[in-house]
Amino acid sequence: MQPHLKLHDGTQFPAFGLGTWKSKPNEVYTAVRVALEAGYIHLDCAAIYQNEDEVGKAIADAIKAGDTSREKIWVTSKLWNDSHEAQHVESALQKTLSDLGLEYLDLYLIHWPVAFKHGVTFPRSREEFLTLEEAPLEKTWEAMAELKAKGLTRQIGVSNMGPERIDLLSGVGETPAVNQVESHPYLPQTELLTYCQSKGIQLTAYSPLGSPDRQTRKSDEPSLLEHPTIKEIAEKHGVGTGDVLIAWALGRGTSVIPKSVTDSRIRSNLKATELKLDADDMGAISNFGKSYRYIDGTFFAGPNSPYTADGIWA
Ligand SMILES: NC(=O)C1=CN([C@@H]2O[C@H](COP(=O)(O)OP(=O)(O)OC[C@H]3O[C@@H](n4cnc5c(N)ncnc54)[C@H](OP(=O)(O)O)[C@@H]3O)[C@@H](O)[C@H]2O)C=CC1
Ligand SMILES: CC(C)=CCC/C(C)=C/CC/C(C)=C/C=O
Repeated sequence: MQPHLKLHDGTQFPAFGLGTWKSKPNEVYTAVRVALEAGYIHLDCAAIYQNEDEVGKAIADAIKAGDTSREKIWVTSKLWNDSHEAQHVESALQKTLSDLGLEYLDLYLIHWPVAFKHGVTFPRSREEFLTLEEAPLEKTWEAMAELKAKGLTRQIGVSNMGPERIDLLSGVGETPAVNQVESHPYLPQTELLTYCQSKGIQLTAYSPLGSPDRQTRKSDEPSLLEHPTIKEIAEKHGVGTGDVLIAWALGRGTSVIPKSVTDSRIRSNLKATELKLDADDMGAISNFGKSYRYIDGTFFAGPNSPYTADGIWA
């Protein structure tokens, strides 16, 4: 039995899933087939990953092959920033459902607290953004609640949000089921985790391995997979460093969604859900004494944007 976390309405949420950002259209099909055949029950998707049609084909073929069923799997997707205005929210979800070949999602998240004009994939000028005054997150949240009421998604949640924004949304509607944020030993998000747990919100850790395949990777950024403490603990347990990072995330009560398109890693990452770290391991990993955010939000900030990188995580 894979680890699960309880959502605020009692629903069991599979705590381990497959990330699909950067999984190329010609490789994500096989990755999802391998994952579902190996026993994955949770897929993390998003419209902006531009591969949901291929993920959907893999889900359909896996069901046809008898590897899984719709009821057994948990599929998350995310509303992109150009569809925050209430009139665009349902059509964005319908496109995702059509691409994924599904009748409903298990979880739909507001991807970022940043808004673009409708049809803008990535803004090139100030005019292509909308401010949060022009596209209030509360209105988007109300539209998300309507999707749930219509049965198009079983749960709704947020991503890349701090307590201030979560409180704002909870004040106009239901509390988000999940907040998906970057989290790993360099960015443990301890305060945010405590806050989320106090509200019954589950925290999903994205980029748990340090997202080393990003195009925007900096040459001097620290490596989690090569960190000496992680290596030492991996050697002690006779596993890989990725396994230790996955077990650490699960051990502190978050869900975790490592991405891989490599057959052996897809399988070993799933096996890592069985690895139990002891208190010394957990303590050593939680005391890195260094902070680093890989997904720093600068792609939405700067002189041509109404947003600042620091303001995103309020
Ligand atoms: N809500 C949001 O804004 C965001 C959500 N996400 C979600 O989180 C997921 C995971 O984060 P992501 O940024 O992709 O990065 P990860 O931290 O999951 O790292 C992925 C990289 O690690 C490699 N890898 C996978 N497993 C292992 C292993 N066991 N040992 C060594 N290397 C390994 C992969 O290689 P290979 O594929 O070649 O095997 C890939 O290069 C995303 O795919 C996406 O679904 C991510 C960022 C933002
Ligand atoms: C414009 C395209 C095709 C991709 C952009 C991907 C990107 C840099 C998104 C920024 C937000 C992000 C890191 C999302 C991850 O979930």
